[in-house]
Amino acid sequence: MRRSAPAVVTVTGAAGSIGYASVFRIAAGAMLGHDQPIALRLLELPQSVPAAVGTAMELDDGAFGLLKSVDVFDDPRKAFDGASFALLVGARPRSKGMERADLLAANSDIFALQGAVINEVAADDVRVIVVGNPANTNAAVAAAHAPEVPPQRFTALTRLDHNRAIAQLSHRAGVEVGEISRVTIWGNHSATQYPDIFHARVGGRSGADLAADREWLVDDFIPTVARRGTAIIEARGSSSAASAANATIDHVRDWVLGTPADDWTSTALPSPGVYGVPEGIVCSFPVRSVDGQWEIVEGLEINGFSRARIDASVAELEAERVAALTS
Ligand SMILES: NC(=O)C1=CN([C@@H]2O[C@H](COP(=O)(O)OP(=O)(O)OC[C@H]3O[C@@H](n4cnc5c(N)ncnc54)[C@H](O)[C@@H]3O)[C@@H](O)[C@H]2O)C=CC1
Ligand SMILES: O=C([O-])CC(=O)C(=O)O
Repeated sequence: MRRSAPAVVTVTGAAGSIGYASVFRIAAGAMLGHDQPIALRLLELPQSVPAAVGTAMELDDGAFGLLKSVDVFDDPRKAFDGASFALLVGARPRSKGMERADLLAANSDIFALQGAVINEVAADDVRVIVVGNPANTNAAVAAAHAPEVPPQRFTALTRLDHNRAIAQLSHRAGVEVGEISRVTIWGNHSATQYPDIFHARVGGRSGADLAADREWLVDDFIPTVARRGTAIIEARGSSSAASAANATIDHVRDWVLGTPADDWTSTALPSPGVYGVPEGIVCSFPVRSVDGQWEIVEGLEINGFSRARIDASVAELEAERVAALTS
């Protein structure tokens, strides 16, 4: 995909940490390529519009050749008008005393509205990536309110988990990250996610070979990847921002420009009913991008160890979806 007209990219929560860490790299061409002009739309809550205006001023000061315009909005209808890329980063954070069900309900309202507005005013080729948590369920809610947008264009970010898994494997096996391929994140972007290395290639070794050390796999690798977000919050005092922005850019870049040959990545998208995941559940799968569309890598053998973990994460997703849609 190469267009001389600017690609309209809408980023919600643009004044927040991930938004701030994303927009400068988008403007520099890291997401859509170094020959694709960009029109950026920043959507914020009214109280954070001044901060978003400050970010827009800084973008201006970057003098990015590809950046044709930056506009700040507090009205989703204006922000998503004609958008080809909708990066849904802004979400209601969990506050003190808030139960998970309250969080699901609060976000359900936000993502129902944004899904409906995208359905109405976004470009016909709109691609949606939900980053704001609970990301999978927020994407399911948005997709449910956008009947005219093909469901597979609604995705949720599990690329950060995928990248975290590659980094951990690299440390364990002592190989470069570039020598690691075919890692999969299954399920929810939550502590139940399952980073699967049974099909991976790790330098000259197979992932199954590394997985034979079950103690390391169960007590170290899987919990380190699945709880990395919490570990970052404990260390930094706030959640992953630059790595989340980096993963968001990786996700969209691969979606548009294609996954590397002989590899795949992980993306959460509405299940078409494969790998025992009920239709419509926004679940992370192994995916390749072909001609700008995600295709789930089918036919992988799922052993009993993996099956139990995928099923547990899918059960959580089903419960979240019920809670969000009935709230
Ligand atoms: N899927 C993933 O891998 C990851 C997801 N996250 C999630 O990403 C989200 C954003 O994280 P941060 O940027 O660190 O948070 P942040 O709190 O720094 O920024 C969020 C921004 O969103 C805005 N916002 C809230 N509701 C909005 C709405 N309805 N429309 C437009 N803007 C809205 C807020 O005003 C705020 O500026 C959080 O939900 C976080 O849990 C964070 C890390 C990784
Ligand atoms: O819980 C959070 O907000 C952070 C998060 O999703 C992650 O770092 O994976």
